[in-house]
Amino acid sequence: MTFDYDLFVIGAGPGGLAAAKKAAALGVRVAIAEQEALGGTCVNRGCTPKKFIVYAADFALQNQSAQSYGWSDCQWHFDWTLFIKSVHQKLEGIQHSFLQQLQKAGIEIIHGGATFVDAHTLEIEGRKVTADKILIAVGGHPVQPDIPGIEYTITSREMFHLPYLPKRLAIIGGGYIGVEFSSMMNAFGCEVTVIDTGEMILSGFDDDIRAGVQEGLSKRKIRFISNSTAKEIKFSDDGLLLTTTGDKEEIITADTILVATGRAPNTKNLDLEKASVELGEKGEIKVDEYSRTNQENIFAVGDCTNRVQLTPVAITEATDFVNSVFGKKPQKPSYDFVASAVFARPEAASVGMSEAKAREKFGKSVKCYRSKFQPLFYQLTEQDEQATIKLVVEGESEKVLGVHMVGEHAADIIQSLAVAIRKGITKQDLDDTIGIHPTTAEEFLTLD
Ligand SMILES: Cc1cc2nc3c(=O)[nH]c(=O)nc-3n(C[C@H](O)[C@H](O)[C@H](O)COP(=O)(O)OP(=O)(O)OC[C@H]3O[C@@H](n4cnc5c(N)ncnc54)[C@H](O)[C@@H]3O)c2cc1C
Ligand SMILES: NC(=O)c1ccc[n+]([C@@H]2O[C@H](COP(=O)([O-])OP(=O)(O)OC[C@H]3O[C@@H](n4cnc5c(N)ncnc54)[C@H](O)[C@@H]3O)[C@@H](O)[C@H]2O)c1
Repeated sequence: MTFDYDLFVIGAGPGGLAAAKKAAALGVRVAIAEQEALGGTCVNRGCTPKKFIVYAADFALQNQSAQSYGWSDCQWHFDWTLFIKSVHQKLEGIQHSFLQQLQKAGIEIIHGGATFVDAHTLEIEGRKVTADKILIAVGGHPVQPDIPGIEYTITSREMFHLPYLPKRLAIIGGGYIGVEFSSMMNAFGCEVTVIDTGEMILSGFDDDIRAGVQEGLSKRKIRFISNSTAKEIKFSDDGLLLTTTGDKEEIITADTILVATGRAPNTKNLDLEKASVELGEKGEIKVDEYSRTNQENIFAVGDCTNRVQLTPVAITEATDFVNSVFGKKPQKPSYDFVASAVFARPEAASVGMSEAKAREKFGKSVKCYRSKFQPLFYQLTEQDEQATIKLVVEGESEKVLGVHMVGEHAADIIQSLAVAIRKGITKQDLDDTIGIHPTTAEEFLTLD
């Protein structure tokens, strides 16, 4: 049977784009469907605009320390509307460069939502196309709790289109998104309250890291309500009234309420049953370690498979899929040492096992080294900002299982350490390494 394409990719986020470009480079005839903007969640309503806002918020924090460094009173005015307009202009530029890259690679771009007709046929805006292999890379969307008044809330998607900065922001969910936005919005002067069902924010991270970030943000007057959730939301003349339930039962008044309670796969509107593709309990596409679905010609990567919802993971899954299927070089991602960061202030980053996970696996042979200190930058200021670093090691050889940090440049420092940890270094290897002085990173080399 002949097909219109060798590979059809559904979704032009980081996963879909990486697969399409890599496959085209190998001479595969590729088409890609995208129903919104090229770049997906990461570029248009995730990592990229988020990081621009983090940078904007950093000016406000730097301003607080400037006087301690000899600057006279710095009177700045922040114009959110102007700023967010220039962010969106930049994003349009990035979308345009993706368009050019795809065109140059000979990849056909079809605008619209794709649905399955059968295992080899898709329909996009009334047009039917056939493909030998199909890759589903449709990403995810925010989930929202089913409570009265949820229609008054917004998600991270709308945070990038706020017409003005709210004075009072309530955030339901203290995971990556809730914590990052709490930090940015607080720096801009918003009064922020975070409500989470957990005892502490950032579930899944090492407890010292969770405590370090929560302590740092609390010092900046962000309020955390733990072991609690939102029961209902009402509209009033004074703002939105959010009633909490759990450890704390109270009414919080807010101008904006952000819901950041996790994300679910975009698998509802694909007509997957027509291709008999199996889904898991959370609506995720079930795949094996090579990203194969139960249909031999259909594959899935990225957030829609609900493995690890991070851009570099989606890209790795996509390139491994192309190498395995078209490069004839079977390759599968390893999820053991996926580094990740929370771009709050203080910033947090981790790679490898948390202390709790390590103790679960190796019991008493696990040892931890930690240090909490005031970084040099803050020693000249009034701010009581602390950094935390932690090593989780195992056995006589003290093999490093995990590295965790809260503090400036945590993401960059942990990214570099991730290479070494993956290679199986020991604590002695860190001790034997000569540091760069004066830095925060050198503290990892002198722990005892
Ligand atoms: C606020 C926020 C901040 C984030 N920050 C970070 C960060 O700092 N670092 C990090 O690593 N990760 C971050 N992430 C996560 C990251 O964005 C995702 O893990 C990543 O985008 C997943 O890539 P993907 O290709 O699987 O899906 P997506 O990027 O979601 O792309 C899927 C694409 O498929 C399209 N699509 C869906 N259905 C169809 C259809 N039927 N037909 C055609 N097209 C379709 C969608 O429109 C979308 O463009 C963040 C996420 C959010 C929400
Ligand atoms: N810096 C980054 O790499 C980055 C940034 C943003 C998002 N992301 C990705 O996007 C994913 C989704 O982010 P997210 O923050 O929405 O999810 P998350 O899973 O990180 O956090 C959700 C939080 O909401 C809490 N929660 C769940 N239901 C609740 C309820 N009803 N009431 C109160 N709290 C509730 C949970 O306890 C948890 O702390 C992340 O898991 C991550 O993979 C990554």
